[in-house]
Amino acid sequence: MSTHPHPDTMPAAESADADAAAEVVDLDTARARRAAAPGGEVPDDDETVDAETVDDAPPAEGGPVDAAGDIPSEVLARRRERRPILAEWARSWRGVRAAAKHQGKDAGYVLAYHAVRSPKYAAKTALWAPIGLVRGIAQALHWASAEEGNWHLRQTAAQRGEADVWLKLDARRQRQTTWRWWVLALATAGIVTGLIVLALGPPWWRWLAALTVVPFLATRGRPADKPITDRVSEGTRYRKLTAVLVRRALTSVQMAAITSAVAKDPKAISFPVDIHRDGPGHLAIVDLPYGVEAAEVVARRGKLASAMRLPLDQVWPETAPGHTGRLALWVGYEPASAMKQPPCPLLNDGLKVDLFQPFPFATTPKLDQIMAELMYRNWLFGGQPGSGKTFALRLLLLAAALDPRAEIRGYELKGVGDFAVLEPVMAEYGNGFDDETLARAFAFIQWLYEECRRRSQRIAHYARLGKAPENKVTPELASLKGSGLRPLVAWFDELQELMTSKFGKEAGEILEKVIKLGRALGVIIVIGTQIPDKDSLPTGISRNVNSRFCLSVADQTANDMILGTSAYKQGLRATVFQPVSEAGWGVLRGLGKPQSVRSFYVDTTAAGRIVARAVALRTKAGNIPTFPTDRDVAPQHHVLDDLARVWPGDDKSVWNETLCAALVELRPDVYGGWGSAQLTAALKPFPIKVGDVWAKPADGGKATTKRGIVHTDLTAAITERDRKRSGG
Ligand SMILES: Nc1ncnc2c1ncn2[C@@H]1O[C@H](COP(=O)(O)OP(=O)(O)OP(=O)(O)O)[C@@H](O)[C@H]1O
Repeated sequence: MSTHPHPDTMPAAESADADAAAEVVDLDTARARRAAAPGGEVPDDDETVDAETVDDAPPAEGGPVDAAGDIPSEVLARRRERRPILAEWARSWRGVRAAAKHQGKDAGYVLAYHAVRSPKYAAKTALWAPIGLVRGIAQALHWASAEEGNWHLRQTAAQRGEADVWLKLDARRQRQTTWRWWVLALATAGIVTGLIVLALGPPWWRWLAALTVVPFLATRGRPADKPITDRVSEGTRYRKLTAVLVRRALTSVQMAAITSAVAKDPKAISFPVDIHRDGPGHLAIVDLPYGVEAAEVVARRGKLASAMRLPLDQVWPETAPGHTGRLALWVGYEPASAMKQPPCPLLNDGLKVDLFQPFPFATTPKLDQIMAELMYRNWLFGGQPGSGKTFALRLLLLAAALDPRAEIRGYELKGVGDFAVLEPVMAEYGNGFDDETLARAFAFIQWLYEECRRRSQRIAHYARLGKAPENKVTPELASLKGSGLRPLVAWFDELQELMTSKFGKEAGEILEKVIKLGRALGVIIVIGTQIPDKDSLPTGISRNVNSRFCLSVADQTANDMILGTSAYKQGLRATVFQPVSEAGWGVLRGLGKPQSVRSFYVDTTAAGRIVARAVALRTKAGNIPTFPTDRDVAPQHHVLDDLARVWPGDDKSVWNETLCAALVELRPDVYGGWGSAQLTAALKPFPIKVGDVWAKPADGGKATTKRGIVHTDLTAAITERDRKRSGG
């Protein structure tokens, strides 16, 4: 509420004083003064502006929020984008090679194009060369007469009756024509001499002269609008990326925001960097109109390709760093399907793999090599049938096989045998979707959890010795014999089969724990799945995976299950790939910048060659798993045999807790910490009923009913297992 008395109610003297004191306040000046005060506060000594002064001026137009002077110079220096000294294509061997290859290919194309048409060119040359000769002679004579231009001027002078001008012009013509005739005579003499030399010389001289002179004469003789050679039309083979083309394409992708912005301002689409060559193609960095996200354009890859009249796999839009409206549009010289992917470097005999280092895995559309890593990682491969996920997953295992330290175990739950080729280097391998294989896969997951527990104890031990400074497996520990910390690659292809089976819920929970624990312990989980919904791939698992390769998927949900929440919104869209025809293409996330890559193609025969090399390396290192006798057997085999071993005398039934205590005594590193629940879970894959049984404690106390098993179930389970093992 105002504290000023109203002028009408003021006493007259007071009012006069007030009038005298009152002055017109120049608000601009006052405002300037206020702004000058720190924090924009009203200075105390300001008499004209008080707490109640109301600034009714329209707000000033927004000045820069950060005056340039306020930004630290080092930040400004970082922001300043310097143009590269060398063009993008000349900055790497890959770029130079790609450019040379492209030019060479083009030259070859042009050569072949003309070679096919050479008979037509010969006929045209034969027709136009004599005309060219006559025309050439006529032109030479005309030049020698020096009438060009002069004749018209003389005619004009004659018409005007300017005799002296006419005479001057004619004298000039005579002077010119005299020396020109001499030149012509000398040239004719030269030609005649040349002809004599050619006549006397070897025949190839004449051929050479004919090949040079005749086409020249033909070009002089042909009509101006009829070239001898046909135009090399490049058609849709490759369109050089130009700003006009990009603008046209972007306004044709049916995005109202772009079309209306461009209609208002044709410069709404801008190019912060010039369009330039990049590898075997051109790259345009595009700033889209305000408010348009690059991800929305990426999703319209098909429409973009249509607007450019190019095959889909020649057009590669991606979001670019900087801001969400920046698009990186790369257009290849040719479709990716026509570009030959280099052979997988793993096939190279000289290539050694150290799992602690990156190894070649894929190529980008520009054919740059992308490296993958396995240590301290978990992988998730997802894609619809025919997208190429099995091949991609197998590639990782082939790389792991080439490091003799790596122990590979896994289950292929499709039952096709895509991974059978790796059997000689695997310590454990299951193939199928029958109950027994699923039970084994489940038991394997339980074992993995136990293995993590064991490994964490070992790591703690080595950390105490100062050998595990970061409390994780080091290359030295992985190589140390008897450390029990070799990289363990545990893989599951078509995991959805297990997750939707009766073991699913528990398997999912344990696997999630393994994924969380295993990373530092050298346990690497690699999962392939076809149906990435929350039942087939528990979110706890997908959330904890740090490397993802999403091949062709049908929809946004599947895309985000594999690549992580919001991936689709951020423009990482594997929905743009076609299964089968674009097999192997996918979005790779977790290894540097997320991007579209194609995994190296290694068919089963080639995989066999890699495995043979891996076997040789492993034999030399002395750790080829001799399946199944010499392998570090999974616990389902232990547990039955170990139970038989610790079974007390001829008791018909025994409590779980008694058995667990005996098991811990037998193998503390395996069974340490086991309780009744763990034993029940471990027995789940076998036909052993865990229920309330009548027994007495090991110390001979009073008999009662507790959870346990009966002896006949155990012996039956062992007999059944042995029968299956021997293939009976
Ligand atoms: N990187 C690649 N480059 C080229 N072709 C590939 C590539 N990867 C896979 N393919 C081809 O795609 C076919 C299907 O691959 P793959 O079996 O891995 O698919 P998938 O996604 O596992 O399908 P499904 O779920 O039906 O098994 C392969 O037979 C192979 O010919």
